Order: sequence, then structure tokens, then C-alpha cells
Amino acid sequence: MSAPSHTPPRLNRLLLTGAAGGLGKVLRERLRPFAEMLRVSDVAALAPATGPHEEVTPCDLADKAAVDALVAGCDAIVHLGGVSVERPFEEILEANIKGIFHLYEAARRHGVKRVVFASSNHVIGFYKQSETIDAHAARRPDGYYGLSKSFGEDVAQFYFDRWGIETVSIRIGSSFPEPANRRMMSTWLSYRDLTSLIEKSLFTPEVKHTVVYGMSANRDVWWDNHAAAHLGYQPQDSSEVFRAKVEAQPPVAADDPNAIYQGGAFTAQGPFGD
Ligand SMILES: NC(=O)C1=CN([C@@H]2O[C@H](COP(=O)(O)OP(=O)(O)OC[C@H]3O[C@@H](n4cnc5c(N)ncnc54)[C@H](O)[C@@H]3O)[C@@H](O)[C@H]2O)C=CC1
Ligand SMILES: O=C(O)[C@H]1OC(=O)[C@H](O)[C@@H](O)[C@@H]1O
Repeated sequence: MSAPSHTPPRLNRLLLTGAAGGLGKVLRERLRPFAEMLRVSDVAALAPATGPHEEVTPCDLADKAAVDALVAGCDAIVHLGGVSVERPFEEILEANIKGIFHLYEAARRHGVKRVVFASSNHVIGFYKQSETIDAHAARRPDGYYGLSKSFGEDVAQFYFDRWGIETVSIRIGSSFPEPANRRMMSTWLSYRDLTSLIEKSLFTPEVKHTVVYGMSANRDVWWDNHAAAHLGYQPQDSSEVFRAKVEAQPPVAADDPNAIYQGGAFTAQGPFGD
């Protein structure tokens, strides 16, 4: 996909964690115009650097010393790395909970001023699809994964209040090439809109700790972004173009979590192994 047609401001060195993942692979390409140097990192295998503008730096987020070295020399971070689905708590603890603590400690030590955190709709997953909530609604995490993202948002708030590090926590809905089911007609976030939201999150002059819902301009939405209006995010895409294809799927039973809760099936996962 092409880069934005305008010329955004440029950072010196931008760190992208989770760069081997689904969104990381997409953003590795699309964040390129935003920095002189893009440092890409993951615990999984990464494609080699595509040119002198990229540094490939493998790292396990659970390793505090390694994360400290990873962050050194960066002026901003887009943090996608971690377990991205519901899993046993011990896995989430290492990658997501320890991981985000290590990341912010390193940001503090190395003077990083701006973080974009890939939070998730699963911090509020137990709200019903019949409800509309904003960023100030009490969190209702729908599992260990959602709890870890909720913790991540608290870490972001703490490091702003205590150390002045600014963060935009993007509660991403469902960012995939297309919405895969009826629920995602409401939660879908196109890659183009995700990129635009990250750009706003990196370059809006003052964000403190802003929480924003990462969704495209879908017809039926459950989230109100007025509290993040200062970002100036204006989604360009809508799930509506996929409606006929999605609605050709068999209907979802009325008692299926996918038809009841904003977090869908995540609300009904686990326990693991006991
Ligand atoms: N794709 C989506 O619709 C949504 C994504 N998100 C969040 O956005 C981020 C990216 O999501 P995806 O690309 O879809 O997930 P993904 O699972 O494809 O990518 C996550 C990456 O993090 C890496 N990772 C896991 N544990 C790690 C560790 N200990 N150290 C270093 N790296 C580690 C994985 O190897 C993987 O490449 C995740 O934080 C996810 O929770 C949130 C809501 C929705
Ligand atoms: O709720 C959703 O659709 C998405 O939310 C997430 O946080 C997950 O990382 C992603 O795998 C799900 O598909």
C-alpha cells in the first residue's frame, strides 16, 4: 500500500514492537515515512532490513535488560508486541504485563516522550452491544488478555502523571483486511485508518494519556470518541462495503456471546487446564 500522500513530520528513530505480527508486518511498511530510522523488533523471526532506514532488533519483552537496550536511542515507540489473544495467565504475564512495565521503564530511563500503545476493545469487552460507551466508562476486561491491556493503560497513565511520558492508548477493535463476522461490522478498523490514527497519535502536539477507540467509520458503532477529539482522527473507511458478504454468513444465535457482548467470544474463553 502507498504511504500517505502528504509529508508527515519525521522522528529520528521510531521503535515498532511486535513487528513480525499481523499488524506489525503492515505497519512496518506504512510507518516508514514517519521516521529517519525505523527500529523493528519481535521475539519471533523478522524479515531482514529492507534498506538503510531500518534496524532489525530481536527482543523478548519479558527480558528487562534487553528491552532497555532496545529502547535506547528511540524518540517514540509504537508498541504492538505481546500476546494478542486469550491465553493462560502465565503467558500473558510475561509478554504483556512484564513487557509493558519493561518498556515504560526503559522509556523513562532513555527519555522517550511518546508511546502509542496497542490496547484493545477487550478492556471493555463485557459491555453489551446494545450499550454505547466513551473512553471514561469503567473498564470491564473480558479475560486475562483484556486485564493485561487494562494494566497497560494504567501504566501509561502512571508514567504520564509521574514522568510526563505521553501515550495514546488505542483500543483497537478488529484490524484485519476485512470484517470476518457480524460483530466485526461494528469493530472493524481498516489498515488505512489504523495508520492514520497512529500518525495522529505520534504527532499531535499534546496528548497526555489519551484513550481512543480504534474503529473505522462503521455504520453501527458502540464507542464514542469525543474524549479523543483533539487527535483529529477522521476515519476514511467503513465496514459497510463488506455488509452483503458478511450477512451471507449463517445467523448468530441470540445467546451466542458474539451477539451479546462487545468483546464477543473472548468473554467466554478459559479456564485453561483446570
Ligand atoms: N489485530 C487486531 O484486531 C487487534 C490487535 N490488538 C493489539 O495489537 C497488537 C498487534 O496485534 P496483531 O498484529 O493482530 O497480533 P499478532 O499476535 O499477530 O502480533 C503480536 C506480535 O507480538 C509478538 N510477541 C509476543 N510475545 C512477545 C514477547 N514476549 N516479546 C516480543 N514480542 C512478542 C509476537 O511474536 C507477534 O509477532 C497486539 O498488541 C494486539 O493485542 C488489539 C486489538 C485488536
Ligand atoms: O476483538 C477482536 O476482534 C480482536 O481483538 C483483539 O484484541 C485481538 O488481538 C484480535 O485477535 C481480535 O480479533
